[in-house]
Amino acid sequence: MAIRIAIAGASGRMGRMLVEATLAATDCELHAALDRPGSDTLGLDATAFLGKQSGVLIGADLTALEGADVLIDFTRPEGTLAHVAACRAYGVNMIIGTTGFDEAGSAAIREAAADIAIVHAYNMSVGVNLLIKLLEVAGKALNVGYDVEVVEMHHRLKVDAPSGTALMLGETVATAQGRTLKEAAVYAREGITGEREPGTIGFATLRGGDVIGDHTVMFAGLGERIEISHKASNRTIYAQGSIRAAHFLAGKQSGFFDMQDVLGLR
Ligand SMILES: NC(=O)C1=CN([C@@H]2O[C@H](COP(=O)(O)OP(=O)(O)OC[C@H]3O[C@@H](n4cnc5c(N)ncnc54)[C@H](OP(=O)(O)O)[C@@H]3O)[C@@H](O)[C@H]2O)C=CC1
Ligand SMILES: O=C(O)C1=N[C@H](C(=O)O)C[C@H](O)C1
Repeated sequence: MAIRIAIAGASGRMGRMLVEATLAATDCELHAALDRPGSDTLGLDATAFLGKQSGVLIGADLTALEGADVLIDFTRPEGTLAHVAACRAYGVNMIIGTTGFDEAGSAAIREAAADIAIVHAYNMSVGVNLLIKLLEVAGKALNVGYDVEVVEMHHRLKVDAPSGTALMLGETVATAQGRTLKEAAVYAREGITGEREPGTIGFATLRGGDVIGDHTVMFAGLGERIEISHKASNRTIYAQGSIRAAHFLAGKQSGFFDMQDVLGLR
Protein backbone atom coordinates (compact mmCIF):
# COMPACT_ATOMS: atom_id res chain seq x y z
CA MET A 1 0.00 0.00 0.00
CA ALA A 2 1.23 3.51 -0.78
CA ILE A 3 2.57 5.69 2.05
CA ARG A 4 0.04 8.50 2.56
CA ILE A 5 2.07 11.66 3.01
CA ALA A 6 0.83 14.98 4.34
CA ILE A 7 3.04 18.03 3.84
CA ALA A 8 3.12 21.10 6.08
CA GLY A 9 4.34 24.40 4.69
CA ALA A 10 3.35 23.02 1.28
CA SER A 11 3.94 26.28 -0.57
CA GLY A 12 7.32 26.99 1.03
CA ARG A 13 10.73 26.41 -0.57
CA MET A 14 11.01 22.94 0.97
CA GLY A 15 7.26 22.24 0.86
CA ARG A 16 7.24 22.45 -2.92
CA MET A 17 10.29 20.18 -3.21
CA LEU A 18 8.47 17.70 -0.98
CA VAL A 19 5.26 17.81 -3.02
CA GLU A 20 7.30 17.11 -6.15
CA ALA A 21 9.29 14.29 -4.48
CA THR A 22 6.11 12.69 -3.15
CA LEU A 23 4.51 12.70 -6.63
CA ALA A 24 7.68 11.22 -8.11
CA ALA A 25 7.86 8.36 -5.57
CA THR A 26 5.84 5.47 -6.99
CA ASP A 27 5.02 4.08 -3.55
CA CYS A 28 3.90 7.38 -1.97
CA GLU A 29 0.74 9.41 -2.37
CA LEU A 30 -0.04 12.99 -1.45
CA HIS A 31 -2.71 12.80 1.24
CA ALA A 32 -2.90 16.44 2.38
CA ALA A 33 -1.14 19.77 1.93
CA LEU A 34 -1.11 22.28 4.79
CA ASP A 35 -0.04 25.85 5.09
CA ARG A 36 -0.17 28.70 7.57
CA PRO A 37 -3.64 29.93 8.53
CA GLY A 38 -4.19 33.14 6.53
CA SER A 39 -1.74 32.13 3.80
CA ASP A 40 -2.87 33.36 0.38
CA THR A 41 -2.13 29.89 -1.02
CA LEU A 42 -5.05 28.29 0.84
CA GLY A 43 -7.49 26.69 -1.62
CA LEU A 44 -4.93 26.33 -4.40
CA ASP A 45 -4.11 22.88 -5.74
CA ALA A 46 -0.89 21.70 -4.05
CA THR A 47 0.64 20.88 -7.44
CA ALA A 48 -0.49 24.03 -9.27
CA PHE A 49 3.11 25.36 -9.16
CA LEU A 50 4.06 22.35 -11.35
CA GLY A 51 1.24 23.13 -13.78
CA LYS A 52 -0.61 20.01 -12.53
CA GLN A 53 -3.92 19.28 -10.80
CA SER A 54 -3.74 16.64 -8.03
CA GLY A 55 -7.09 17.35 -6.43
CA VAL A 56 -5.29 17.96 -3.10
CA LEU A 57 -5.99 21.54 -2.10
CA ILE A 58 -3.77 23.49 0.30
CA GLY A 59 -5.60 24.02 3.59
CA ALA A 60 -5.00 25.08 7.18
CA ASP A 61 -7.49 22.72 8.80
CA LEU A 62 -5.45 20.10 10.68
CA THR A 63 -8.31 17.56 10.53
CA ALA A 64 -6.92 16.88 7.02
CA LEU A 65 -4.23 14.87 8.82
CA GLU A 66 -6.71 12.12 9.62
CA GLY A 67 -5.85 9.03 7.57
CA ALA A 68 -2.31 10.15 6.76
CA ASP A 69 0.62 7.86 7.58
CA VAL A 70 3.13 10.63 8.04
CA LEU A 71 3.38 14.42 8.09
CA ILE A 72 6.54 15.97 6.67
CA ASP A 73 7.01 19.36 8.29
CA PHE A 74 9.46 22.05 7.18
CA THR A 75 7.83 25.19 8.60
CA ARG A 76 8.65 27.26 11.70
CA PRO A 77 8.93 26.05 15.32
CA GLU A 78 5.50 27.40 16.36
CA GLY A 79 3.85 25.73 13.36
CA THR A 80 5.67 22.43 13.90
CA LEU A 81 4.70 22.31 17.58
CA ALA A 82 1.02 22.80 16.70
CA HIS A 83 1.37 20.03 14.13
CA VAL A 84 3.05 17.75 16.70
CA ALA A 85 -0.02 18.06 18.95
CA ALA A 86 -2.37 17.32 16.04
CA CYS A 87 -0.30 14.34 14.82
CA ARG A 88 -0.28 12.94 18.32
CA ALA A 89 -4.07 13.24 18.44
CA TYR A 90 -4.53 11.56 15.03
CA GLY A 91 -1.77 8.95 15.44
CA VAL A 92 0.18 10.29 12.46
CA ASN A 93 3.98 9.84 12.38
CA MET A 94 6.18 12.87 11.66
CA ILE A 95 9.31 13.88 9.81
CA ILE A 96 10.48 17.22 11.12
CA GLY A 97 13.03 19.29 9.22
CA THR A 98 12.21 22.62 10.84
CA THR A 99 15.11 24.32 12.66
CA GLY A 100 15.28 27.01 15.35
CA PHE A 101 13.64 25.22 18.29
CA ASP A 102 14.38 26.30 21.85
CA GLU A 103 14.99 23.66 24.53
CA ALA A 104 11.30 23.45 25.46
CA GLY A 105 10.29 22.93 21.82
CA SER A 106 12.86 20.17 21.32
CA ALA A 107 11.70 18.53 24.56
CA ALA A 108 8.05 18.65 23.42
CA ILE A 109 8.98 16.79 20.22
CA ARG A 110 10.88 14.11 22.15
CA GLU A 111 7.94 13.72 24.51
CA ALA A 112 5.50 13.24 21.61
CA ALA A 113 7.70 10.39 20.36
CA ALA A 114 6.27 8.29 23.21
CA ASP A 115 3.02 8.16 21.19
CA ILE A 116 4.06 8.53 17.55
CA ALA A 117 7.23 7.78 15.58
CA ILE A 118 9.24 10.90 14.74
CA VAL A 119 12.32 11.55 12.62
CA HIS A 120 13.72 14.94 13.61
CA ALA A 121 16.86 16.04 11.82
CA TYR A 122 18.31 19.46 11.14
CA ASN A 123 19.68 18.18 7.86
CA MET A 124 18.13 15.39 5.77
CA SER A 125 20.98 15.09 3.24
CA VAL A 126 23.19 12.03 2.94
CA GLY A 127 26.27 14.25 2.67
CA VAL A 128 25.80 16.16 5.91
CA ASN A 129 25.00 12.96 7.76
CA LEU A 130 28.23 11.45 6.48
CA LEU A 131 30.01 14.61 7.67
CA ILE A 132 28.77 13.83 11.17
CA LYS A 133 30.57 10.50 11.09
CA LEU A 134 33.76 12.17 9.83
CA LEU A 135 33.51 14.75 12.61
CA GLU A 136 33.18 12.08 15.27
CA VAL A 137 36.58 10.77 14.14
CA ALA A 138 38.16 14.20 13.59
CA GLY A 139 36.83 15.57 16.88
CA LYS A 140 38.46 12.74 18.84
CA ALA A 141 41.74 12.79 16.90
CA LEU A 142 42.11 16.56 17.10
CA ASN A 143 40.98 16.99 20.69
CA VAL A 144 44.08 18.86 21.90
CA GLY A 145 45.84 21.77 20.17
CA TYR A 146 43.24 22.46 17.50
CA ASP A 147 40.71 25.30 17.63
CA VAL A 148 37.26 24.41 16.28
CA GLU A 149 35.28 26.93 14.23
CA VAL A 150 31.99 26.27 12.40
CA VAL A 151 31.19 28.52 9.43
CA GLU A 152 27.87 28.44 7.61
CA MET A 153 26.31 30.41 4.78
CA HIS A 154 22.67 30.45 3.69
CA HIS A 155 20.33 32.45 1.49
CA ARG A 156 19.10 35.88 2.49
CA LEU A 157 15.61 34.60 3.46
CA LYS A 158 16.73 32.25 6.24
CA VAL A 159 15.33 33.39 9.60
CA ASP A 160 17.32 31.41 12.20
CA ALA A 161 21.02 31.50 13.08
CA PRO A 162 23.25 29.64 13.40
CA SER A 163 21.68 27.04 11.14
CA GLY A 164 20.35 23.88 12.75
CA THR A 165 23.01 21.97 10.84
CA ALA A 166 25.83 24.16 12.19
CA LEU A 167 24.58 23.54 15.72
CA MET A 168 24.37 19.81 15.07
CA LEU A 169 27.94 19.74 13.67
CA GLY A 170 29.21 21.74 16.65
CA GLU A 171 27.39 19.41 19.03
CA THR A 172 28.96 16.40 17.32
CA VAL A 173 32.48 17.74 17.84
CA ALA A 174 31.74 18.80 21.42
CA THR A 175 30.40 15.34 22.27
CA ALA A 176 33.39 13.63 20.59
CA GLN A 177 35.64 15.78 22.79
CA GLY A 178 33.74 15.07 25.99
CA ARG A 179 32.03 18.45 26.33
CA THR A 180 28.57 19.86 25.72
CA LEU A 181 27.92 22.48 23.08
CA LYS A 182 26.25 24.62 25.72
CA GLU A 183 29.53 25.02 27.63
CA ALA A 184 31.78 25.25 24.55
CA ALA A 185 29.89 27.47 22.09
CA VAL A 186 30.87 31.06 21.25
CA TYR A 187 28.23 32.54 18.96
CA ALA A 188 29.53 36.10 18.49
CA ARG A 189 32.77 38.10 18.66
CA GLU A 190 33.03 41.88 18.54
CA GLY A 191 35.41 44.53 19.85
CA ILE A 192 38.33 43.68 22.17
CA THR A 193 37.49 40.05 22.67
CA GLY A 194 40.78 38.93 24.20
CA GLU A 195 42.63 35.85 23.02
CA ARG A 196 40.72 32.80 21.94
CA GLU A 197 39.78 30.60 24.88
CA PRO A 198 41.04 27.02 24.36
CA GLY A 199 38.34 24.39 24.06
CA THR A 200 35.67 26.73 22.76
CA ILE A 201 33.74 26.11 19.52
CA GLY A 202 33.20 29.29 17.53
CA PHE A 203 30.34 29.91 15.10
CA ALA A 204 30.24 32.33 12.17
CA THR A 205 27.02 32.96 10.26
CA LEU A 206 26.91 34.38 6.73
CA ARG A 207 23.68 35.27 4.92
CA GLY A 208 23.24 36.29 1.30
CA GLY A 209 21.75 35.67 -2.11
CA ASP A 210 20.38 32.23 -2.91
CA VAL A 211 22.97 30.03 -1.18
CA ILE A 212 21.16 26.80 -0.35
CA GLY A 213 23.43 25.72 2.49
CA ASP A 214 27.21 25.66 2.98
CA HIS A 215 28.84 24.33 6.15
CA THR A 216 32.52 24.05 7.09
CA VAL A 217 34.03 22.81 10.32
CA MET A 218 37.63 23.93 10.81
CA PHE A 219 40.20 22.43 13.12
CA ALA A 220 42.91 25.10 13.25
CA GLY A 221 46.19 23.99 14.78
CA LEU A 222 49.77 25.32 14.75
CA GLY A 223 51.19 24.59 11.31
CA GLU A 224 48.08 23.06 9.76
CA ARG A 225 44.33 23.48 9.38
CA ILE A 226 41.84 20.72 8.61
CA GLU A 227 38.53 21.76 7.01
CA ILE A 228 35.55 19.47 6.52
CA SER A 229 32.89 20.98 4.26
CA HIS A 230 29.53 20.29 2.70
CA LYS A 231 27.92 22.46 0.05
CA ALA A 232 24.33 21.95 -1.05
CA SER A 233 23.55 22.90 -4.64
CA ASN A 234 19.94 21.69 -4.78
CA ARG A 235 17.18 21.29 -2.17
CA THR A 236 16.21 17.91 -3.64
CA ILE A 237 18.79 16.33 -1.28
CA TYR A 238 16.59 17.31 1.67
CA ALA A 239 13.37 16.15 -0.03
CA GLN A 240 14.90 12.80 -1.05
CA GLY A 241 16.15 12.30 2.50
CA SER A 242 12.65 13.01 3.80
CA ILE A 243 11.13 10.40 1.48
CA ARG A 244 13.73 7.89 2.75
CA ALA A 245 12.66 8.81 6.27
CA ALA A 246 8.99 8.18 5.33
CA HIS A 247 9.93 4.66 4.24
CA PHE A 248 11.95 4.16 7.44
CA LEU A 249 8.94 5.15 9.59
CA ALA A 250 6.44 2.94 7.75
CA GLY A 251 4.94 0.51 10.26
CA LYS A 252 6.59 2.14 13.30
CA GLN A 253 4.24 3.08 16.15
CA SER A 254 6.46 5.33 18.25
CA GLY A 255 10.05 6.39 18.94
CA PHE A 256 12.46 9.25 18.31
CA PHE A 257 14.89 8.93 15.40
CA ASP A 258 17.22 11.07 13.32
CA MET A 259 18.78 10.72 9.87
CA GLN A 260 21.66 8.67 11.29
CA ASP A 261 19.03 6.03 12.09
CA VAL A 262 17.33 6.38 8.70
CA LEU A 263 20.61 6.05 6.79
CA GLY A 264 21.96 3.24 8.99
CA LEU A 265 24.93 5.36 10.10
CA ARG A 266 24.43 5.11 13.85
N1 LIG B 1 16.25 19.58 7.93
C1 LIG B 1 16.60 19.94 6.69
O1 LIG B 1 17.20 19.16 5.92
C2 LIG B 1 16.22 21.29 6.20
C3 LIG B 1 15.57 22.15 7.04
N2 LIG B 1 15.10 23.35 6.58
C4 LIG B 1 14.31 24.11 7.54
O2 LIG B 1 12.94 24.02 7.14
C5 LIG B 1 12.25 25.20 7.53
C6 LIG B 1 11.53 25.79 6.33
O3 LIG B 1 12.47 26.21 5.37
P1 LIG B 1 11.99 26.82 3.97
O4 LIG B 1 11.14 25.84 3.24
O5 LIG B 1 13.21 27.33 3.32
O6 LIG B 1 11.08 28.03 4.49
P2 LIG B 1 9.88 28.77 3.74
O7 LIG B 1 9.67 30.05 4.48
O8 LIG B 1 10.11 28.81 2.28
O9 LIG B 1 8.64 27.80 3.98
C7 LIG B 1 8.03 27.65 5.24
C8 LIG B 1 6.58 27.28 5.01
O10 LIG B 1 5.96 27.10 6.27
C9 LIG B 1 4.85 28.01 6.38
N3 LIG B 1 4.69 28.44 7.77
C10 LIG B 1 5.32 29.46 8.39
N4 LIG B 1 4.89 29.59 9.66
C11 LIG B 1 3.95 28.62 9.82
C12 LIG B 1 3.12 28.24 10.91
N5 LIG B 1 3.18 28.89 12.08
N6 LIG B 1 2.27 27.23 10.72
C13 LIG B 1 2.20 26.56 9.54
N7 LIG B 1 2.95 26.89 8.48
C14 LIG B 1 3.84 27.90 8.62
C15 LIG B 1 5.20 29.15 5.45
O11 LIG B 1 4.03 29.88 5.11
P3 LIG B 1 4.19 31.46 4.78
O12 LIG B 1 5.15 31.55 3.65
O13 LIG B 1 2.81 31.86 4.43
O14 LIG B 1 4.71 32.09 6.04
C16 LIG B 1 5.81 28.40 4.29
O15 LIG B 1 4.84 27.83 3.46
C17 LIG B 1 13.31 26.12 8.15
O16 LIG B 1 13.29 25.95 9.55
C18 LIG B 1 14.61 25.58 7.58
O17 LIG B 1 15.72 25.86 8.38
C19 LIG B 1 15.28 23.73 5.30
C20 LIG B 1 15.93 22.94 4.41
C21 LIG B 1 16.48 21.66 4.80
O1 LIG C 1 16.94 27.22 5.96
C1 LIG C 1 17.55 26.51 5.13
O2 LIG C 1 17.54 26.76 3.92
C2 LIG C 1 18.27 25.33 5.63
N1 LIG C 1 18.12 25.02 6.88
C3 LIG C 1 18.66 23.90 7.55
C4 LIG C 1 19.53 24.36 8.70
O3 LIG C 1 19.17 25.33 9.39
O4 LIG C 1 20.53 23.72 8.97
C5 LIG C 1 19.30 22.91 6.63
C6 LIG C 1 19.94 23.48 5.40
O5 LIG C 1 21.19 23.98 5.73
C7 LIG C 1 19.06 24.51 4.70
